[in-house]
Amino acid sequence: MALAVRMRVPCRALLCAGAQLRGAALGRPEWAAGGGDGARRFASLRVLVEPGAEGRVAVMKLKNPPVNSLSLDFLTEFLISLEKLENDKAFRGVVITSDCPNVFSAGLDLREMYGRNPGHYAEYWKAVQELWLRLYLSNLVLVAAINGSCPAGGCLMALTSDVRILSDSPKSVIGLNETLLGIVAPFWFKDTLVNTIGHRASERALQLGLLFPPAEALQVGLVDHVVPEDQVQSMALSVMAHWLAIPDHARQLTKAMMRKATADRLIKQREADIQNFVSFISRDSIQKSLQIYLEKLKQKKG
Ligand SMILES: CC/C=C\CCC/C=C/C(=O)SCCNC(=O)CCNC(=O)[C@H](O)C(C)(C)COP(=O)(O)OP(=O)(O)OC[C@H]1O[C@@H](n2cnc3c(N)ncnc32)[C@H](O)[C@@H]1OP(=O)(O)O
Repeated sequence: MALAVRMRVPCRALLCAGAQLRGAALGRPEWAAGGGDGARRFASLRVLVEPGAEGRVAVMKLKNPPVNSLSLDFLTEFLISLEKLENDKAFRGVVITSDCPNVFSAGLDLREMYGRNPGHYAEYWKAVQELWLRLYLSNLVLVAAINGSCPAGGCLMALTSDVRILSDSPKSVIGLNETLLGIVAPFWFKDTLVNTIGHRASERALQLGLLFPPAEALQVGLVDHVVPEDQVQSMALSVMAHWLAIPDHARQLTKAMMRKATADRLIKQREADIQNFVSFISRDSIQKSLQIYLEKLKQKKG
């Protein structure tokens, strides 16, 4: 049975990502309702959704080991879970966190951007755009409980949240480090960063590909709170309670007012942005840079 049918909701995310044909590749995720919380606890292969507090908050745990890289399959499952939560009027807020030790997310999956064909790059990039748009414009209160390393696409995900809590650990570095890979953060990654930490700090952070340790991330405004590792989720839930004290309609309209212009910049040129990505990532020089970076990651282990 097709996943979208199983969910009984029109799943624009799947259709937009062109992923409706890829159901088999998802490993037949089961949206298993279970436990005393009824239908509000569900899981796919790579995303766990658990009740957070008072039935109004869900905790989404990224579970794509070893490093929660944002593969196409992961993005597809994440978008389905998010849509399911958006469609359930009981939920007002979502805490996004990682189920993988020491890593929130290693960012975009380099294997989706290396050694593939232009059609694959286009499909992948469309899904990445969809992730950003869905999160950035979400009506839900989103709190990122960043319990580990958070580079590049991982940082982008965190930046779409309304609040960021970072664990106080040497492994918990965060930033848009694309230049270190020899690639360039697209304009909408940049816009999201500028909206968070301002122009000058973004200029420096982006050019140098800075990965900020917790104290510096807090100082520059990239995260809102730094707490001991074992308090990240409880802090996220307590911050969530504060945000949920505001009437939804007023908060949602205000959020849209603050974010719409930034999102519209991408919406108006999605196709051109995809073509730009495909031609950039297909260049021999860029493929070489990615190959070298992947080899470095492998050598680090050996
Ligand atoms: C026009 C616009 C053009 C382009 C825009 C593109 C924008 C790109 C955005 C991105 O997000 S690019 C990805 C950037 N990510 C990184 O730089 C992080 C790389 N990873 C790490 O630094 C580390 O893995 C870590 C996250 C700090 C975790 O370290 P740890 O020691 O715990 O794990 P290890 O390094 O041994 O990795 C385990 C395993 O996972 C593979 N891996 C790591 N990151 C990625 C990734 N992003 N994509 C795919 N695979 C990844 C790594 O190679 C190891 O694989 P192995 O077990 O097979 O060796």
